[in-house]
Amino acid sequence: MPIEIKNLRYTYPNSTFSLEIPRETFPTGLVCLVGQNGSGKSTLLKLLADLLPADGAVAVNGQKLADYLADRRLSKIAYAFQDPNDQLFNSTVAEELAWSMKQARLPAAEIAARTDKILEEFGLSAFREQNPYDLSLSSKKLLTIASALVLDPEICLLDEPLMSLDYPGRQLVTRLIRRRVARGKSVVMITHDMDWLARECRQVWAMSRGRLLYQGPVAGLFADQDLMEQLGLLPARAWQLSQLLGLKTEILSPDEL
Ligand SMILES: Nc1ncnc2c1ncn2[C@@H]1O[C@H](COP(=O)(O)OP(=O)(O)OP(=O)(O)O)[C@@H](O)[C@H]1O
Repeated sequence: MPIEIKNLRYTYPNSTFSLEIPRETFPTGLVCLVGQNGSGKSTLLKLLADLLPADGAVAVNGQKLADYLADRRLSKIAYAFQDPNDQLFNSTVAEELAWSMKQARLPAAEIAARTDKILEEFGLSAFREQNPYDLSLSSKKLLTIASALVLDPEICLLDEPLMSLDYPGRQLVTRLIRRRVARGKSVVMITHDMDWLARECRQVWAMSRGRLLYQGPVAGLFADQDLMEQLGLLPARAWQLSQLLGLKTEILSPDEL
């Protein structure tokens, strides 16, 4: 589902940072946001989720964001915070998952069934009655993502969903993102992991100092050395290796070497 941005501007109170994006459209599917710390990625994601009061407009599927969200908001756009402690607020893991379903007024039996299913899928069943704050950071992180996905929203905004996860956790989240994209849903996510980006993502948006400097294929970004330097990014390791070996084709992942 395309997200259109028009004259989006935001400045934090008492801060010199400002975000400014004149006119852009996020394509449907998976889009990754990359850039150095402090470049404005989380701010943009929060603006897309209507969590900050912006000047300008965000439209989804041709509808103003506020109008689009007015009806059953949580089933349309979901957001998972970078820091789970900013998101989790219920007294048990099961209640945390049920919260958005209750807001969406799902029947109790369906809430119970979906809670069981998603706890199982995320390997969190054993923590069902625990306080989310007592979980490890990786389990908290998985819980924030599970909570964002539980209503199967059209658009999922994920702030560094791979952060703090071990290999199986990363595999799980990667599989879920792939599955959502294959079903025609949109995912906008932030990542610092260039290997993951190169392997999994076709469309990347790169930010610096609150401005968008690149939107397009990952190979196009990696190939622009001046821009990569300006953005403070290193290409994926497979790409670097292929450059060292003098290979002519664009290599994005180890499988292609
Ligand atoms: N609540 C706030 N009040 C004031 N300034 C803020 C606030 N939140 C973020 N900033 C500032 O806005 C700028 C952009 O921050 P943002 O978190 O969007 O960057 P980011 O690209 O997501 O960084 P990271 O990769 O470290 O998560 C930074 O300079 C940050 O210090």
